[in-house]
Amino acid sequence: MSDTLRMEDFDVFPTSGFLPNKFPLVRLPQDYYKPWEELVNNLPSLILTKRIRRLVDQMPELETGLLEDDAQYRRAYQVLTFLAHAYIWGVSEPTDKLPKQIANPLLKVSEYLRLPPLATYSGLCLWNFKEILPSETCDNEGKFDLDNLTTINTFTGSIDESWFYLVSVYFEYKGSFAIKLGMEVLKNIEQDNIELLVSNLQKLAECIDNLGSVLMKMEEMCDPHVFYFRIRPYLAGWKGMADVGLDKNGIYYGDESTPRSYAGGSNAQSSLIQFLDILLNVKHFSTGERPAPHEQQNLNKPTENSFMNEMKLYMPGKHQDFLAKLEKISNVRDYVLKNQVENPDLILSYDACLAMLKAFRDKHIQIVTRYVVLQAKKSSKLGSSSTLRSGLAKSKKKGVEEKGTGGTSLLPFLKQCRDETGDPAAGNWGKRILSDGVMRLKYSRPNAVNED
Ligand code: HEM
Ligand SMILES: N[C@@H](CC(=O)c1ccccc1NC=O)C(=O)O
Repeated sequence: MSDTLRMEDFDVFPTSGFLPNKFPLVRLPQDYYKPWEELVNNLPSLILTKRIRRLVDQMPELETGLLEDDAQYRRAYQVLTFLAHAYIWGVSEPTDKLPKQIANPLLKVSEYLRLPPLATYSGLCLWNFKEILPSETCDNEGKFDLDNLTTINTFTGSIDESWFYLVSVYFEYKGSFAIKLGMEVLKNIEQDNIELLVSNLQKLAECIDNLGSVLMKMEEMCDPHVFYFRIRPYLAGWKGMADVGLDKNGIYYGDESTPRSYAGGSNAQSSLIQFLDILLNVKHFSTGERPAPHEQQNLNKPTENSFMNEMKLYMPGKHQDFLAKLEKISNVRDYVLKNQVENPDLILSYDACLAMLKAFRDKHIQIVTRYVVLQAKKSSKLGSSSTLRSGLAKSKKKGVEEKGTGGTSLLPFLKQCRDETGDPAAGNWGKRILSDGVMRLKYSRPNAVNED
């Protein structure tokens, strides 16, 4: 029942969603942590002048015992993960050993936060924003004015990199409205209030549509060339990175004798989009293994896409718990199916939510094409000279398949995710929902939502 799912118990907030409800800590207050703060706050210059590895090697190994609360643990995680990625990727030859000054405290703070010990969406986006000028009012509008936000840390010091993270911050903020509506939807079902349910599903569809517009803001201030050649190399993890010279089993943390491998940062680690998938009963399967829509709903979890499920482990612990609980109680699709005959508006409003989510994924594919696929083509023509100039690790093999930072086979994966979004449509048998969200009547054809 929805009343047992209280968002605040899981660090999910009505006014900020999966973002913290207070501004993240910009610096650890203890003088003891000055060696970390000094390096991370000068990261772009230290990378450009190729001093980062030497300075990290000279850094003392600090204890985590002085960290007092969650906000400080998050800041410590952020500092250490920025330093870790700068250390591994910030010099032309990547190294497969993370020194113990970073590895040991990083393993402790990640365990506390239930995150993997490398840069994830949490440290790069969710906890990486601050106000430019202090807002006079403390209300939400003032707080999340995108034009008054900047990032706490970046690898490159570029506006493009800040913007890249801030678009996701704004996306999460706007998503808080979708979460609130989603919780209302569950309550309406519990109270059998179909009229209110229809109205909330309609509002939810509008809200999801809005998320697509946020996504397209990326182009305003993040240049695709800068993203691909200067920023993206730092976001990579250490899983499947053998073609840039890392051990295929990952990297060694401090004195550990077996390497660890983890996927790089990705927006697939955003709890918001997985919240919407679970609420609307969208299921994802391994790439190339998508069952027919009518076969999907009764399948058990293990058959679902291992990448989207794996990415849940890259979300802060309490957010993982929130999604797991939602998974157990979400009954929107079943309720819509049960009440569809007497309430045709119910199907329309539920299907509209799916259509908008599908449209969001379509826009995302356009962005990925511009920011990764086309840039990668350019880079093979240029012989990767751009990556060389910036002193970053570059691929040692020609013609290797372009992968997402999360390690997916990018376009096939994203296209399947998009197509699967239409699969649970209750009106799948009778209507066609186009990817731009327009609905048009169609004669009874199964799977119609997925035909493009
Ligand atoms: C230049 C900008 C972006 C690029 C190049 C990009 C690229 C990618 C890639 C390659 C993936 C596949 C997973 C992986 O292997 O990493 C992915 C997943 C994803 N991205 Fe992005 N992304 C960008 C911006 C965004 C933004 C701003 C959002 C949200 C507003 C977003 C939302 C998602 C979601 C939700 C997924 C998981 C797959 C899905 O649910 O469809 N991305 N992205
Ligand atoms: N998966 C993307 C990277 C990505 O989406 C991302 C990585 C780290 C932090 C945030 C991300 N998405 C942000 O908008 C890529 O392959 O380039």
